[in-house]
Amino acid sequence: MTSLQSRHIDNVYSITTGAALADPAASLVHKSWARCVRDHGLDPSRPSPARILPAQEVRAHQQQLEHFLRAARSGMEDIYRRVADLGYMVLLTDAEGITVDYIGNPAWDDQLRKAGLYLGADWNEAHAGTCGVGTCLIERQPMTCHQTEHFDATHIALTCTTAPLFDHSGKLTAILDVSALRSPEARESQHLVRHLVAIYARMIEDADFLRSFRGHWILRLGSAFGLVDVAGEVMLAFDEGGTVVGANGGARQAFAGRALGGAISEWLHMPMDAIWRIGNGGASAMPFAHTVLLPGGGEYHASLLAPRVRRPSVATPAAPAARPNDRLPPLERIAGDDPQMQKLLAQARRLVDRGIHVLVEGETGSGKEVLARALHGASGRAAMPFVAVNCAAIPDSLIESELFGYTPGSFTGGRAKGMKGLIAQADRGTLFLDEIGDMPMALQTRLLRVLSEGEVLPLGAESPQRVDIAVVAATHRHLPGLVASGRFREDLYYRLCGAVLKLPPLRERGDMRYLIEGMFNEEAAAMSSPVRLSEEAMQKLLAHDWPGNLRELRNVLRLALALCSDGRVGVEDIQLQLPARSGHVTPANVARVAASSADDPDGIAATELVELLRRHRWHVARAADELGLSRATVYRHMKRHGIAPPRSRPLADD
Ligand SMILES: Nc1ncnc2c1ncn2[C@@H]1O[C@H](COP(=O)(O)OP(=O)(O)OP(=O)(O)O)[C@@H](O)[C@H]1O
Repeated sequence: MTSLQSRHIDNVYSITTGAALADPAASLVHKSWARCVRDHGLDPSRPSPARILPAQEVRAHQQQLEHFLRAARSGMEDIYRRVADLGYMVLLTDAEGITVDYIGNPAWDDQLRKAGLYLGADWNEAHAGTCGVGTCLIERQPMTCHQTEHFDATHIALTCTTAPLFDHSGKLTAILDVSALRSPEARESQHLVRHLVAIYARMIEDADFLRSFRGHWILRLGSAFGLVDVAGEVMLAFDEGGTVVGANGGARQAFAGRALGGAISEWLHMPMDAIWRIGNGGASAMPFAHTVLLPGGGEYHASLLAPRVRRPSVATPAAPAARPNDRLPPLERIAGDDPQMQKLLAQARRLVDRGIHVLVEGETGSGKEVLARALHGASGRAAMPFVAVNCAAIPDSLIESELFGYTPGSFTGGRAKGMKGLIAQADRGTLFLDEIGDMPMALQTRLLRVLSEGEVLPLGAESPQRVDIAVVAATHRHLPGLVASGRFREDLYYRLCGAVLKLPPLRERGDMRYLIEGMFNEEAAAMSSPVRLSEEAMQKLLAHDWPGNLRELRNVLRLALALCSDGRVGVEDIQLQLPARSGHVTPANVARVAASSADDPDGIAATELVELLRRHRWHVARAADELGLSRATVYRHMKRHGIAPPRSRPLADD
């Protein structure tokens, strides 16, 4: 034993037997010395060597922390790179004080092992006495145990700086330790290491938090604007319904005493709509746009991280963009803070994945298909097909084969190989039956069978095929009226309307600014033009007395983008009162039709319509968009003129 060690033992004796320990203001170290003698029965005169667990036991401890270890390892490697040259090594223990990972200079392996700065070393205070790890486990705060602050004389050459690591539920999970075999005598020499350890401890916790909630939305709040995306100190994870499911250490501190589970809007005293808007570009994209005041005081910059576990993309082609912000969840993105829409969306969220068929009602162009796609996108079926069928579109003679498909040779004029019907194509996904009121009676009976039995029988087939579909039907007609007049089967009506979602017309919506901003951004992005909508133009759009149709709004914005110059849409570019449509539309004459709300098919000649449809490769919705008409109107017009697509190019409804 060295003379230094003997002096240390005397000192520990004098402190642990003296009155100093009764002092409530005794230092962490002296309190720990007292625990070592009183509670752990350790004797300072009998130093005990480092205890290293056998590999098998270490493995068992590591397994308990498997996911956490991965995040911690990156942090440990990074911190080691910074301190290795100064003679430090890095160690991680679990909540029992067992070393489950370590990085040190291999050249000092023997010495490190002897000192216990090694994999498997037990640093619990009950065994090792006062030390960085063991005492930190009890005190649950960052600390340095420098040289003779250690209880056991074996360790008095070491300096150990530690910080506790808590998992996302606030449970103490591990201790991060940066230690050195030798160091300057002055305790202040560890000041910088202490800062580093605290910073890395937080980074590891945050990495674990982000990993644990990678399937959720995460709101990050930070005091440093510009760093909030990467280093926001307060993080709240929440689900698509806005319920808080996780809070990191910073958030647990900022919202002390608040239990998980409430609505994030209540946590922040902010409407949900405003929280979703934070996703609209993040703090770095919108300087000073998003600041949040926390209940306990303090103004924070905010950014919103979208879930990183993404579902595979939908198998069908995307709808004409209808997403004000594609970082938002599918249902949230379709409306701003309009009370009617928020109520509808709350209802819609409850319907998702419940096996309930949904009927969407709403005027032409009120966004029925957009809502149907959002229901699909928010569901567990999102990775499977969304098949849209416009029942008014398909000639009566074709609708049966289109919907149910047919076997080879069963259908005169059919394809030699037969055809998979649209219902079968929607298997495991969503079938959107638009204009359901126009479905012929005979087919209503067959559809009813599909819905009640979950089977589809293609034309000419002998045995039915099982299908698992969610059905969203839509209509702008009054179905109960059709039922009353005998034109729609009552049983099918009840089967389809497991729930009814009624979309308000545009004129009743209170979230016009949100819709305009969203649509404008989509249209500008589609033109790849970095154009800005001036506030005067916005005011003109807001003041306009819109009828029921979102399609008209889109056309006005599209026209404004075509007309504007200097990267700015001004008030003069907003053309609201325009002559009635005639003929097809080109960018040059789009003004003539942009704001037409007269869904009157009589103005289009058959040849013009065919030309327009060809130009759009038989995408009826796109042709309808260009004309500023509803798809139903275009379909009816096609029917009236007997226009059908070439067989090689089936009708596309999106
Ligand atoms: N929430 C929304 N945000 C942005 N654009 C929207 C929204 N809802 C609808 N739109 C746009 O409005 C237009 C009409 O939408 P959609 O086709 O869903 O309406 P619809 O009610 O199904 O129409 P129709 O009655 O003609 O079948 C489309 O251009 C769509 O992109």
